[in-house]
Amino acid sequence: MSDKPLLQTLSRATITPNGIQLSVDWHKSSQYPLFCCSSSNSDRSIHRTIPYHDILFAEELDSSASDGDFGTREVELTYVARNNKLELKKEIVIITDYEPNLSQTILQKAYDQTNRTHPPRILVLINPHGGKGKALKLFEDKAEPILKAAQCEYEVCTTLKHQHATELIRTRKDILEFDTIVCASGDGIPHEVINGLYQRDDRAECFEHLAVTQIPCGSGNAMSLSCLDTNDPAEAALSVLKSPSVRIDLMAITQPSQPVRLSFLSLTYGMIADGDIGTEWLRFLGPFRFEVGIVTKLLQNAKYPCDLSVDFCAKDHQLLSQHYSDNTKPDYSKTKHLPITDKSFELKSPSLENPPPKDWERLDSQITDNLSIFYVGKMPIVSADTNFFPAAIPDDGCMDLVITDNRSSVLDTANLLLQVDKGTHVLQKDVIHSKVKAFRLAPRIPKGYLSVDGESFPFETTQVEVLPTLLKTVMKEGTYAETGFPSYS
Ligand SMILES: Nc1ncnc2c1ncn2[C@@H]1O[C@H](COP(=O)(O)OP(=O)(O)OP(=O)(O)O)[C@@H](O)[C@H]1O
Repeated sequence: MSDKPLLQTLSRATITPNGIQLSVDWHKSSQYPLFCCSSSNSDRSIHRTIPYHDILFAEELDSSASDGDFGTREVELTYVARNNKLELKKEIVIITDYEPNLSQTILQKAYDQTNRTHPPRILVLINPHGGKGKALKLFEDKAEPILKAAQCEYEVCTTLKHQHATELIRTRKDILEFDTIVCASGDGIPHEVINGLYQRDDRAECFEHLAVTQIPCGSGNAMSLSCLDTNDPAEAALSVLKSPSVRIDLMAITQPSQPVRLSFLSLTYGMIADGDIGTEWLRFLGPFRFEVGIVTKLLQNAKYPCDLSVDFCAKDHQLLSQHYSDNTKPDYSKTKHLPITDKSFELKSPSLENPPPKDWERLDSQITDNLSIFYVGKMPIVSADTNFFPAAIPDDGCMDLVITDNRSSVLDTANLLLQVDKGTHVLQKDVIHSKVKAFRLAPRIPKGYLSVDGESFPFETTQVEVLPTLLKTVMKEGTYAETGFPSYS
């Protein structure tokens, strides 16, 4: 995308509730076939509307009357147009209006969903290694022109090594000068950013004020797919500027050898972790690596014994359906939450030296001796075309848990995995699909993989609980991407 928007013809315009309506002399306009939004109501002019959602910037050029009318002003509009892909456009329009601060009024309407009158001040972290080395180019070509066109204040930092994003965010003194941290990366960088914020002395203030979001430039872009409903960096950049912020739950992970770490997406043990982290050596296969890993484990009928204690919130399919309908909302940005304080970080579960609480349920050994998939998540879409947690809710204080064991036939498990794009795998009768508040997982095999937000974690006893509404992020339309949770009827 060029960051020099195309300048359009001078048109007369009016402010309407939905956008700026332009009247264009049709015989002078070469744009007619492309832009006509409403039919002509005169012989000479046609109307089209630039929706406020597409306007990035508005600036008054000349407040003196351009054609002798009192209150007639020239305003330069910068906006995006959709023509297969997003394109930047600039247009000078003549507006007759008595509003004293016309461009400010237009900008207010353009950003009204965000509760700001200006684009956010952004810190961009780019992982040049992400997305097989394409992240920097994707950001510069597709996302940055949109930030520039919106006259957005932003600063770009590049990560130089694993964990660098955590270090940058933990040590940055002026972090509260920004409104939003944008990760131009896969899911690894938001994971590191959230943990960098968590390690700060002023973490309560940081989590209260700063939003963390993603422009999808990696191989796994779950945050953008789930929250911004796109895998396209240009669309995501537009959404980052235009969408409301929403508070979401995080997961706190306790392990014997580690300080507590936070996760925004998922934790997996068993076949999926093996297929992901356990196939790093197959990177040369590109995106097929994961499928090859899973099919191999499936054919081996692999099992991953463990001990598992769970604090269930809605255990069976019926209770889960009820929980889902009681807790889903059309727009989570409207929900009022308590402010984040030091208490928001307090863990409720016992330390690992103590046994799990008596009211947690120890899962039947028939399941845990034969476990094949153990996957918990907080966002619905874990990678492109994988709607693994179709019932995920941003702020229900629960994780979604999916468990299968290898007593199901290979065909049944294969059939289940073939349904993850639609999210109907959770309807299978052999699948445990529950809402849980906390759990403790102790692998009973000496070696294996534990994956958190796609990153490898130490293979040891792991206890997880939800920290409600800790993270501010950005969500298109204030909700997760439409995943269409298939209800259990
Ligand atoms: N400059 C760098 N060189 C190497 N690794 C880096 C660099 N910067 C960040 N990383 C690491 O790259 C890993 C993957 O990052 P990210 O999730 O953004 O990309 P991805 O392409 O989706 O991931 P993956 O490589 O797992 O497919 C993270 O663990 C991160 O710490």
